[in-house]
Amino acid sequence: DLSADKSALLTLRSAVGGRTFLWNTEQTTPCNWTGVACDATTNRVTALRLPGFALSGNIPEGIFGNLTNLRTLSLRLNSLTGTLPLDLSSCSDLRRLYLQGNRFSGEIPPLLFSLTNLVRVDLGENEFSGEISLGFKNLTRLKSLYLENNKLSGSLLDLDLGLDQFNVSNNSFLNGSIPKSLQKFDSDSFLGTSLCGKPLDVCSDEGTVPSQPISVGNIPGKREKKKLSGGVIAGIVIGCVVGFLLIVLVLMVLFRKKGSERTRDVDFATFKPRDIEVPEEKTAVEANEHSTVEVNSSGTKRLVFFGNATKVFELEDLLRASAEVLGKGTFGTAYKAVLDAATLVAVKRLKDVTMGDREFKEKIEVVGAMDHENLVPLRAYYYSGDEKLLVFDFMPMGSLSALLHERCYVIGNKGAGRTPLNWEVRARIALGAARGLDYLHSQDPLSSHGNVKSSNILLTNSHDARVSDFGLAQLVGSSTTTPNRVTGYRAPEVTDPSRVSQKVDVYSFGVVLLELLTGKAPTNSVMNEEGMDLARWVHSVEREEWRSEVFDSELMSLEPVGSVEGEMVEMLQLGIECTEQHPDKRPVMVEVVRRIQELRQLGSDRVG
Ligand SMILES: Nc1ncnc2c1ncn2[C@@H]1O[C@H](COP(=O)(O)OP(=O)(O)OP(=O)(O)O)[C@@H](O)[C@H]1O
Repeated sequence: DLSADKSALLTLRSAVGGRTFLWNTEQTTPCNWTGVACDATTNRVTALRLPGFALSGNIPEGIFGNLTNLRTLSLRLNSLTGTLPLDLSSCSDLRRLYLQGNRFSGEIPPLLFSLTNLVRVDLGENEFSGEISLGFKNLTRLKSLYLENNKLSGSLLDLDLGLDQFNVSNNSFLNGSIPKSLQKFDSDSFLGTSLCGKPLDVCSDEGTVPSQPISVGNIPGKREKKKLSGGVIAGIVIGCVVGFLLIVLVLMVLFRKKGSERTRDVDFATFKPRDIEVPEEKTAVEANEHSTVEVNSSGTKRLVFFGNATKVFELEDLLRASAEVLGKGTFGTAYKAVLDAATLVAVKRLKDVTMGDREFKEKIEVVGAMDHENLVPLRAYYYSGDEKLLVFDFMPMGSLSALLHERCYVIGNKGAGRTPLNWEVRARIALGAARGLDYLHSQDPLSSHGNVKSSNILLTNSHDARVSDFGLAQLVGSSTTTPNRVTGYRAPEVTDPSRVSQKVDVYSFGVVLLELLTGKAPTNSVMNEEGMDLARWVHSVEREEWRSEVFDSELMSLEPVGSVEGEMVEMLQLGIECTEQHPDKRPVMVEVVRRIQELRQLGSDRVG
């Protein structure tokens, strides 16, 4: 039971506890401890993840014999030594075992072969020796097997498992030919060994074993394990210390800059470029429906309002308004500007716009013409040689990303803490954002957003979702680096970030759905035991484990058990389909909207 789990964890801590291994043992349940996850129904520990916690020494017997409901065990990147405890064989539910980056030694323990539910096994970067046993054949569900950077020897037997991932590189005493079932993997999986045959070079004499192991040093880019002299080690240590100090210094300077930028209220006028022409005379403005209104008197460049503008003001008013930096994005910096008590706007100061006046105007008018309740309306723009500003409605509740991931998110009063998001709110946000995107996609088969992510889904006071930043990717130069798109939202087929499509949007939206359901940011590193992003991680978890492994524990704790789980399962299924590797397998946005509506309907029917 849970108390046995707790005492097992405490035994583990006292045996291998490292510096940062801090658990608050006063809490009666271990389920909230760092790295520990429990199943809400069985109330047992199902996951233990302590990557890089400076754990050291041998794991004694008598721990895993109690943690019998464990499904995920990650002790990677520690300094654990010795062999694996035999009672690990009691964890017959174990799916994922991540022990890479330790100093475990001895043969790969046969106890592993009794854990027939294992799907991922990573024993890389240890000191395991001996042969790779045929016992792996028992693990019929195994999809990943990582054994690189060990001291394994002998030949590779034809395990003939349906593996998706496999790596035995840098085991210099592995030899013989690569069996057929493993030939589908890249040569990277076998480098630094004495293996031969596809995908490496053909065996010189099929069936015979090359007499000399290939030196790891001959393989470019591969880690070499070679003895170094004292002088070289001293040089490396001094170099590392100096390098580390330099990095700390640079980070301190950067953080100072960033911190002051974010917290200080800035006078909007401070970013006024020298050459913005502010006209002497203000011109009365009227907003026409469906057409842009040039606020233009004497040919001087002015703020240009769109037909949807509810309130019109001058550039001068904007520049005089008190302003605050909201954040820096891909396309420039966003500011909140307070024109008067009733007029709050978000101003985006674009960088890297290289296109001329006319082209910019044409493209921005398309953005300004978009009109849907789930889009953040663009109200006006300013274009001059050096300055490009976009004026949007200010969204008081900030972004979905902040709401989900910023623990001390402030709503109204500072320090109020983050408001937990229940399923009703999350599902409504999903539907609203999907409708906004569907509207964009319905304009033209080629129209797409290009930068869908949770920081671009903003919220009104009543938690209605509005998609922002649409059409901006087309305004800035393709040379612009788009760091946000490489952090888990980018579809696998996208090699050039400026090439966007509706299917790419669907993928990114799918990641947002997974984010809403898991509460995890796509870049969350704790779950990335294999460097998997959020989408790949969710795809790797079997359906029967969604409840204990995937769904946000905050969500589960807010909802009466079972009441909305059906909806959550359907939504997760949709998120998985949207994030299919192959674009053709993903649904189109109109279908996504329909599916969310349906699952909400089904949910309310069930409750009602
Ligand atoms: N209209 C708005 N109302 C309120 N907050 C906004 C508005 N537009 C942007 N923000 C906030 O300002 C910050 C910066 O936004 P910006 O769109 O410039 O960058 P981003 O969303 O982080 O990245 P990207 O430029 O790739 O979209 C974000 O936290 C965003 O939530």
